[in-house]
Amino acid sequence: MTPQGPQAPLEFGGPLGAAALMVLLPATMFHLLLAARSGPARLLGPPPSLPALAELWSPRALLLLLAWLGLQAALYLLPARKMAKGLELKDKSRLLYPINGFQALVVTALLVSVGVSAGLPLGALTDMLLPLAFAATLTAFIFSLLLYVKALVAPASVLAPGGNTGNLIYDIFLGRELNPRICSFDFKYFCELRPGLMAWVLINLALLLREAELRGSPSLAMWLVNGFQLLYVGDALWYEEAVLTTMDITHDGFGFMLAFGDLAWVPFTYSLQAQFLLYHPQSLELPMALLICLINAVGYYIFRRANSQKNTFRKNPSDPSVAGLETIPTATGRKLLVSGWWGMVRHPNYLGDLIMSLAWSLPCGVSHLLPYFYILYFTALLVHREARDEQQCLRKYGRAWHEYCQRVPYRIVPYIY
Ligand SMILES: NC(=O)C1=CN([C@@H]2O[C@H](COP(=O)(O)OP(=O)(O)OC[C@H]3O[C@@H](n4cnc5c(N)ncnc54)[C@H](OP(=O)(O)O)[C@@H]3O)[C@@H](O)[C@H]2O)C=CC1
Ligand SMILES: CC(C)=CCC[C@@H](C)[C@H]1CC=C2C3=C(CC[C@@]21C)[C@@]1(C)CC[C@H](O)C(C)(C)[C@@H]1CC3
Repeated sequence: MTPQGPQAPLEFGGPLGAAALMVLLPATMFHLLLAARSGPARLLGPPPSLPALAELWSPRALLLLLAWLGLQAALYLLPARKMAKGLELKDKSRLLYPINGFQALVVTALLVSVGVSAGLPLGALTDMLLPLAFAATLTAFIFSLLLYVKALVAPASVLAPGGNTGNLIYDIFLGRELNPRICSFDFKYFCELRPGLMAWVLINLALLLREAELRGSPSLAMWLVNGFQLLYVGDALWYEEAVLTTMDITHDGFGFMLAFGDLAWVPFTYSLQAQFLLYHPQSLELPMALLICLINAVGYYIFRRANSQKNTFRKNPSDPSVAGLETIPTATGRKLLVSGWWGMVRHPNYLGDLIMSLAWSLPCGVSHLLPYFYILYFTALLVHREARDEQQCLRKYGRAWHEYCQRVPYRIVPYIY
């Protein structure tokens, strides 16, 4: 038992798994950054060559990162068009969250455009990726330690269901507090959607500009990768409120996993395809480019429609767009959709996301496995995430969940998985 009730089962392989991930995740990120710029660009196999500490540590990179975090924090604090309520907490209260992420993206884009037209050498950012990734990793480690210490003096009612086992490493990894805040500034919500996601598209843009400097103009493949991923980030910020019902916000504590994931992993590994293209240019014919656009559009359509259908249903089950759908009642008073997108598979939104991830790698050709790292990682992440969500839904809905699983037997891919 923990002060706030029964302890959730250990996840991620317990303390040993958490310790291994705290080493392996940063190591994988650095391996990918180095492999992308190396000649053979091998996903597997020994690292191309280990960087010297001087290549990793740069006070300038740390300052740049802190300035970026400061800018995004300032934009978060600007007046928001709406304050959204999160889901009900254990003490029956609901936290308020500013909905101004898209506004922050637009202001950031304007600032970057003004900077670039005034001669800011954004392309030079591509030479700083290693020290920036190092600074972000260091920041994530220090941040998760501070969050752990902050939680030591927090009341039991604000602690997350996992992450409070008494094992130092496991608790730092998973995070002890569910929604760590200072006044109304919510660290987890801020990190999940802003500095990392926007840094990802900024790095992509820097790679595109550098390619234009080197080769006269950006390649079609680079345009596609930039366009697809900008659409994905823009969508996340446009539908910002939907993140409030994801398991990261409602269930997981804020510890190393999310701090590192949001601040380092997302910007530096999700931009891998654009990094690869800068060092390994690919020619792409128009018909193939159109086919890839079609794949991305199909994936995006499924992802967006499925997410919107569930969000609309959760917010207002009598909304005309979802009122006609078939449902299963549960003991909690909530219902589960059993027709429409959620009657096709149990995670149609994951299916759409996976299809998009294929479209993000195809512009890199088929000569290397490296740009396909994202699909491999993402498949593993979503399969694991689906299993975690399944356990949580079983605890929440019991027999109703069993009935849903019987009526909708496939998890992510119809007739396959
Ligand atoms: N790019 C990336 O790195 C990542 C992207 N994602 C994306 O984030 C999005 C959100 O994913 P995630 O938070 O994992 O999960 P989901 O958005 O799929 O949410 C799962 C929750 O939805 C509710 N639910 C499940 N089935 C039904 C049903 N039949 N009817 C009504 N409600 C149902 C349950 O919560 P309740 O009943 O309590 O409402 C369940 O816990 C996805 O599109 C995913 O692809 C996720 C992780 C990483
Ligand atoms: C390997 C590692 C460090 C794992 C940590 C996982 C995180 C990288 C991801 C967990 C859930 C995420 C989500 C998004 C980004 C990746 C992380 C943080 C997300 C913000 C991407 C954009 C989507 O539209 C989304 C808002 C639905 C999504 C939410 C979950």
